Amino acid sequence: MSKRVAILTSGGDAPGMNACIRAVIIACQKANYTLIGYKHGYNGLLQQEYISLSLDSTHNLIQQGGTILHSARCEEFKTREGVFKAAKNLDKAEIDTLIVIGGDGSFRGAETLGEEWDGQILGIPGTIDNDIGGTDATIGYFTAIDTAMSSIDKVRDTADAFERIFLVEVMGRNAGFLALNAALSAAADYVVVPEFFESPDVEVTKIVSQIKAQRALKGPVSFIVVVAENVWPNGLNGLTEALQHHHINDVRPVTLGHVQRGGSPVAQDRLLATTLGEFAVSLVGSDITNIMVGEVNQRPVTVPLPKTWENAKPLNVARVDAMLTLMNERYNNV
Ligand SMILES: Nc1ncnc2c1ncn2[C@@H]1O[C@H](COP(=O)(O)OP(=O)(O)OP(=O)(O)O)[C@@H](O)[C@H]1O
Ligand SMILES: O=P(O)(O)OC[C@H]1O[C@](O)(CO)[C@@H](O)[C@@H]1O
Repeated sequence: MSKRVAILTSGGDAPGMNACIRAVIIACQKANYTLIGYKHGYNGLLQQEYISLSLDSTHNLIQQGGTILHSARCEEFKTREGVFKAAKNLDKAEIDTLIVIGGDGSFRGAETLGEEWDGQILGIPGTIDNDIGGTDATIGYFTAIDTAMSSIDKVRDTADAFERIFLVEVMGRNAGFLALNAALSAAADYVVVPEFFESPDVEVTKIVSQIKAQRALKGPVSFIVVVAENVWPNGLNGLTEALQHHHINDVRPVTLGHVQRGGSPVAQDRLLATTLGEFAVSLVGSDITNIMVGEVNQRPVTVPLPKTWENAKPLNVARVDAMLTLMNERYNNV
């Protein structure tokens, strides 16, 4: 039966969102569904700002970063009135199924919308943070690791040249996935992640002891500390000052910032985006609603929306072990 499907991208954009939109367009066309795209996240839903999406939009789309639908954070949608208005607008546009590509905030919004609107709601995880439960990875995460890794590689060149200490802040909101995996893949010397952060005093003591032990063994060599955002009080400036209190002075802070959200998606993100986009459309018209589609052990899964944020997703245990041995506890007992 013919259906009217709508799609939007919400929250921080992530490389691979376009690849997902492309898959949804093609799968809808094949199923003979009409597809519209709301622009600027939930704002488009409130302002009735939408475009029709057809095969014309798919050419060269898979490799583009950002999102052709644009994204936004929308305060009005956090209010009851906003959600009522969105539900009314979806009915006016005669939408059967709404697909939301975004992070946990976008899914909280989608869940609230599901309390007011009878249509089908399907979430697709799109965020560089990977902080969403029920799926091994989120669209954009792999590209962001790659971007952070190659940036740290470059920092290392100048760090080595001057035998300096560099602090590199990476994104991740309140989760350490990006920081841990960027640090491991770039062979950083230490990583500060929220999951293992006790206090600035405890952490700085550990960092200083690693720097001193490394220098006792190898002489004055570079040392790179990757720091997840929102962990250290007052960020990299706070950590620089804390190191100065321990007489470690030749320190340079580098914040990678929004560069981590950009760029052409790597293959893993394109594959995840394409698979999840196709899988979401395969559920259109079924009884399954208010869920996120995800991937666990390379198999598609459906996850009730609240399960995506209720429990914090743990870091991969083997990666944490590697972190301790190769980075944070590298010089303990040496
Ligand atoms: N509790 C909530 N109730 C209703 N809507 C919400 C809620 N939380 C977030 N939203 C909506 O979802 C939008 C996106 O949320 P948020 O800014 O947290 O990003 P996100 O989807 O978590 O993505 P990312 O973490 O990658 O930036 C918000 O601007 C708001 O419109
Ligand atoms: O683009 P904004 O609104 O500054 O948001 C930045 C945040 O968005 C993300 O890039 C994605 O959630 C986070 O890593 C970061 O904390």
